[in-house]
Amino acid sequence: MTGTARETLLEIDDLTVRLASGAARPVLDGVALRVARGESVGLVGESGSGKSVTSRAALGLLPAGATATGTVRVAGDDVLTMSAARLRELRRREVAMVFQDPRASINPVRRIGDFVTEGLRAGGTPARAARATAEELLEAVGITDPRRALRRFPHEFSGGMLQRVMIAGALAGGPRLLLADEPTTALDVTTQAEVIAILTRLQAERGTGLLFVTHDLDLAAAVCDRIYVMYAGRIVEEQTAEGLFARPRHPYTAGLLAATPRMGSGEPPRGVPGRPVSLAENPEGCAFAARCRLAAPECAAERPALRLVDGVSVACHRAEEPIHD
Ligand SMILES: Nc1ncnc2c1ncn2[C@@H]1O[C@H](COP(=O)(O)OP(=O)(O)OP(=O)(O)O)[C@@H](O)[C@H]1O
Repeated sequence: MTGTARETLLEIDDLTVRLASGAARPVLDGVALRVARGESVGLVGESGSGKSVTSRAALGLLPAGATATGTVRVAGDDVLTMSAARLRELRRREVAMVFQDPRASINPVRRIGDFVTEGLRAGGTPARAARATAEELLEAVGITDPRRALRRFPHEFSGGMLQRVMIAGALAGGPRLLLADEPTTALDVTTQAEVIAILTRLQAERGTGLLFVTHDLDLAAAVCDRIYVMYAGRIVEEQTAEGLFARPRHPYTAGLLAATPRMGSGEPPRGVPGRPVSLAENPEGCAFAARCRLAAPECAAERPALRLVDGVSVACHRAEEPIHD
């Protein structure tokens, strides 16, 4: 689904972010991305490509000292220019995030109940009603005896159970948009599947928009309707999850697919051959050209813009060529 008829919850346009350290290239360069109500959207790419910086920008969080141009609209309002008070309200009610490592993002000395109810309480919900909502949410994420769980501390839970608590906490304020940044990377495979099942079920039931950040294309395809592929701070391809697997248009996407072992094969991931461009490099042409089997002289000379090829957005001079990876 492209979601054009549905309300757009997150609308990023021409987002360019430069780090304070003065790297050779911006960490994000002209990023555009949409998430509609009820839609699950993947953002996929190698480590360092800029996925986390993009998803955190939706909460108005930029690396310290970084400067940004472009717009990041959530429910129509630009988080880059809104007041601090509006931003706080937005983070409490409209956008929530599930982080990679639940133990690193949950206060170890506070009870689970305090964590799950804090957004509700800050929004003015009375204690008793907030507790009742928290119990329902813990039950919804599969925690048995939720009343007792509310009184327990994070160290009493396994990583997988704690990530369920994080999901409950993220959903407590009834957000319209959920950002999940590698939410299962720290978990074992079985727990990963359980947490993903819970996340996608609740997202579908509630009509929440989901931006799912991962380096794992297979996982993104299992979770998402539509996928953006990011390379060196730019979106290089966007299409439906099915379309991406059936016919990747960017050689980098094809490389990621070829490098991903099929689910259940037991093979370790191989990675795309070659080295990603660092922030100290700013190639004049396509940032992927040095790793690309299809690269032609024009690829090193001129940076390809995103364009539509058979309904697919792709930034590649050679997108019409067959890719046989
Ligand atoms: N606060 C920061 N200060 C300095 N550099 C940063 C900061 N945040 C991100 N970067 C740099 O920006 C680039 C993009 O980082 P980002 O975390 O968005 O990548 P990513 O695609 O999410 O990768 P990963 O999967 O490793 O998290 C990296 O080179 C990273 O080192």
